[in-house]
Amino acid sequence: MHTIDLQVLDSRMAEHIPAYATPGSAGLDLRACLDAPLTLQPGQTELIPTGLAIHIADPGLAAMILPRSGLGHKHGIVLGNLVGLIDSDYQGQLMVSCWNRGQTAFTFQPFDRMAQLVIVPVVQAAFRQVVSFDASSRGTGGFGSTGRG
Ligand SMILES: O=c1ccn([C@H]2C[C@H](O)[C@@H](COP(=O)(O)OP(=O)(O)OP(=O)(O)O)O2)c(=O)[nH]1
Ligand SMILES: [Mg+2]
Repeated sequence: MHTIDLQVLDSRMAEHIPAYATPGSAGLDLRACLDAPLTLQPGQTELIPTGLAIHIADPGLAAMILPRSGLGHKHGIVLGNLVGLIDSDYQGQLMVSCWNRGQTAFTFQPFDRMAQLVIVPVVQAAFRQVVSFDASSRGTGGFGSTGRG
């Protein structure tokens, strides 16, 4: 288990510090830090604050914000940026871009869970410029080069 610094930017979130729901959970649910209900009309996207900031600090880690499967599948609530990437040196508020890609309006109540945060390992790489690559079995083939089905 890693320990990551967290700031409560809105005191109402002190009782909603993200925590793993089960011992095997990969995601930590992020809640909407709202003063009032917020309705997303079909097609609407809003940047919703979490009231929290984290500083991951270790460049070998990052966090990803992913949709919750129930919201995405049943209600069409996914992320406006599809996936959010939190850099290890980011110290600002965690924000969640919520997009209603569905056909009906959806209302978030204050402190509803809206997305989930996953801490992931990161490998930083430096590029070494070359004029040709050692041959590989795939070569330049991609985008369906191995066939369908
Ligand atoms: O869903 C998200 C995505 C990003 N961020 C924050 C953390 C991240 O470290 C920072 C920058 O994100 P990103 O690099 O994806 O955005 P950018 O458009 O490239 O902005 P920047 O120029 O600040 O890097 O914004 C969020 O709070 N929520
Ligand atoms: Mg960036």
